Amino acid sequence: MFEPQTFLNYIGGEWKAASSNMVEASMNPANRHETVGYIQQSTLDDLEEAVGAAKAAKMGWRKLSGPARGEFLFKAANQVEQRLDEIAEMMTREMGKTLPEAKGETARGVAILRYYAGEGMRSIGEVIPSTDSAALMFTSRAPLGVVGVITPWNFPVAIPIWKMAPALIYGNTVVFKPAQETAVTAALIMECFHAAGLPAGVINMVTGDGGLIGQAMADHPDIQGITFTGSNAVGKKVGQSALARGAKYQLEMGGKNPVIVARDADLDLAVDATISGGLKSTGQKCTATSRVIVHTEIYEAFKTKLLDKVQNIRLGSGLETATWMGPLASEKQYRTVLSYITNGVEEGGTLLCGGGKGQGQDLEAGYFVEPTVFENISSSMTIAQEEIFGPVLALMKVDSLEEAIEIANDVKFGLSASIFTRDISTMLTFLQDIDAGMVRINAESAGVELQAPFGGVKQSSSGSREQGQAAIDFYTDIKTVFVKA
Ligand SMILES: NC(=O)C1=CN([C@@H]2O[C@H](COP(=O)(O)OP(=O)(O)OC[C@H]3O[C@@H](n4cnc5c(N)ncnc54)[C@H](OP(=O)(O)O)[C@@H]3O)[C@@H](O)[C@H]2O)C=CC1
Ligand SMILES: O=C(O)CCC(=O)C(=O)O
Repeated sequence: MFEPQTFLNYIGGEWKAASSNMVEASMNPANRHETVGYIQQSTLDDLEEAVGAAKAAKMGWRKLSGPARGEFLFKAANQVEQRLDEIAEMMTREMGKTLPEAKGETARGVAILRYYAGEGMRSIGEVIPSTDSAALMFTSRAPLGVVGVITPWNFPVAIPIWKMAPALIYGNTVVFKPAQETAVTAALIMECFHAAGLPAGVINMVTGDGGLIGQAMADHPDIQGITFTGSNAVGKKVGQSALARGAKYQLEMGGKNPVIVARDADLDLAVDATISGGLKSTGQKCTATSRVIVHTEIYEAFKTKLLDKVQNIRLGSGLETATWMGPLASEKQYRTVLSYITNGVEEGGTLLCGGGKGQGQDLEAGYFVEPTVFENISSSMTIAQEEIFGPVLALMKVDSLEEAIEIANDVKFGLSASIFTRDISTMLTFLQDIDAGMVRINAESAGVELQAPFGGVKQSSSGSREQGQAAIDFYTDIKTVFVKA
């Protein structure tokens, strides 16, 4: 029998109840009657305390050497690795993705921590020849100070870690506000940082309402940088608030990612990648495939193969081994996705499969939506334009590569895009003409590698990149140094 526990805020190296004395239940989206844990409903006083602790710890942390900071991250990685099964199971219970996906994500968290631990030993600047031959000119990097980390629920381990690990290694202290939907999983990650022995105040977590705590972080004069992943509506507000007070900000937001299936594509490969990219994590990835743009000549063959597989997808609790696709993460997400499906039908799309609530007794208590495929979708329709964040694929038929790219680019987003083709000139045209930060050839639109830059163009991102060595650009400022004896 699963016993829900109460999780506290983490401030100044201590576990603390919110000053409101109020907690919120975090629910299992596969069974809305099951409480996963209780998390704090923090107030602005709690945030103030956390920012104060991060500010007080700033100078001591910054003065440690990079390798010394790296040691703490290696220890945190070991902690997460030791508790991998427990953390992954909690993630599945709290957010709904299947256990293998949750384990993969937690393992990714371990690898990200180790990658950035190693960054503590790598170069942070370059020597530049001065016009004065007696001088030494070089660049160095300085941390921003206190960094605010605001994260969503869809990757409750990987996203917080890929923001906090580079923030820490480059010498910043952190105030972290996870999404309420997955704050229990976030608390387990904080336990790992605590066990790694980071100095008090270097990392802090405050859970609570995004409109209150998240917004106050964006507005806070003692937070020098804000990194955010989530919706465009909130991201814009966070960016505007940070800009208004001269703080640095980094926003990773939505996607409306296309896969183009060219007439010479390996159809089996393209079908598997469309399903994996579009429906894994129940379509709740910013990199998820949403529009499937298929050449007329192979359209029917592709459609038949796709439907054959999608119709056999097994829904259920992510904790069960037979399950391929879990529930949506929350009631809000469930209602949003069902309303997009209704809208797709109303605007003239044809439902090829799915479109409804998950059927069956074991699905009744959860936020299950059937894997859904539409056809007869034109680019102006709402479901071809807006991020659905659910298990919905829209098939679109085209007569040429040029038309496919035009449709692919005809959205406000530009995160990830993929093409299936064997032809090198088709690949090159796609590479050059597609508006996307992540361009993938013969590979699904989702999936990122932690050592490579990640981010989008247009309204998918604020322009900066996360992960890999690109992270240093956000988490530090360049200092250009000129020395003359
Ligand atoms: N790019 C991506 O990876 C993601 C995209 N999305 C998109 O956003 C849609 C809605 O999801 P939702 O969870 O509501 O996303 P939000 O953008 O509301 O949430 C993301 C994070 O921001 C916090 N937040 C909410 N309001 C504010 C605010 N005013 N200032 C600062 N922080 C705030 C949230 O807190 P809390 O929720 O705890 O109150 C959460 O921690 C999805 O359907 C999807 O389209 C969502 C998640 C991830
Ligand atoms: O595709 C991935 O693995 C990462 C996706 C992501 O960053 C997101 O959905 O927020």
